[in-house]
Amino acid sequence: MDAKITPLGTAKLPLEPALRPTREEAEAAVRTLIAWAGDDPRREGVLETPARVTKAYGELFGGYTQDPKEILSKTFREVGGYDDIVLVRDIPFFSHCEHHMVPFFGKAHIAYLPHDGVVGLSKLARLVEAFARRLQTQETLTAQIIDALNENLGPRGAAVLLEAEHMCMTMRGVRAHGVKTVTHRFTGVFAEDRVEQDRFFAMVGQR
Ligand SMILES: Nc1nc2c(ncn2[C@@H]2O[C@H](COP(=O)(O)OP(=O)(O)OP(=O)(O)O)[C@@H](O)[C@H]2O)c(=O)[nH]1
Ligand SMILES: [Zn+2]
Repeated sequence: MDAKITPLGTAKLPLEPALRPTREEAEAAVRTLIAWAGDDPRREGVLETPARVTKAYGELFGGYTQDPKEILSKTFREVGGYDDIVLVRDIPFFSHCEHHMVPFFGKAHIAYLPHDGVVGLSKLARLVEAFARRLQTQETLTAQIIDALNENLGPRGAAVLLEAEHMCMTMRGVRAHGVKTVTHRFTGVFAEDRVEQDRFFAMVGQR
């Protein structure tokens, strides 16, 4: 597989079907990793594990096939003239760091100032899922969420704050237990106006 994938570099995602391994190849790779870990892939307890892992990957990395544009396509204008901050906070997310393929997870807080209609609240959680269920860095995830909001809703301003625990830092490596990483990005009015930023932080409950 490596020979097929490596030259691509910055391939457009999701990877085109012709370049993806077959399920059998993916299962063989899991057997290799089981043996690499020191266990015996022929052992009864792990015999079905390669099939389970490839199936689980479909779910854990299902974000590659989700289209942010489609998620944010439906907006509502009848909101009684409401044009102040819409904040959806404490959206739980689970992702995998692209360096170690180990989970990082936490909460996302998303706010925007509507310009021409609002989006269904659940769609903001779906947007987070679409990008979280990929190989990620927390910074990229933060940037992708706010870029999608701006591209598809054209709000007067947007704010995204993510707080997460990275298992690659707690379970292994530096083993810094309890460490949280916080990333945020502001655009539009939130980037220009400290008062709006402070309102966002206050509503999110960040000190
Ligand atoms: N900026 C950023 N770094 C991340 C993220 N997830 C994991 N990392 C870091 O990616 C880095 C990879 O560092 P390397 O030195 O290449 O790999 P490593 O030897 O496994 O690093 P250690 O984790 O320090 O053992 C580590 O410092 C991780 O903490 C993330 O979302 N954003
Ligand atoms: Zn990592």
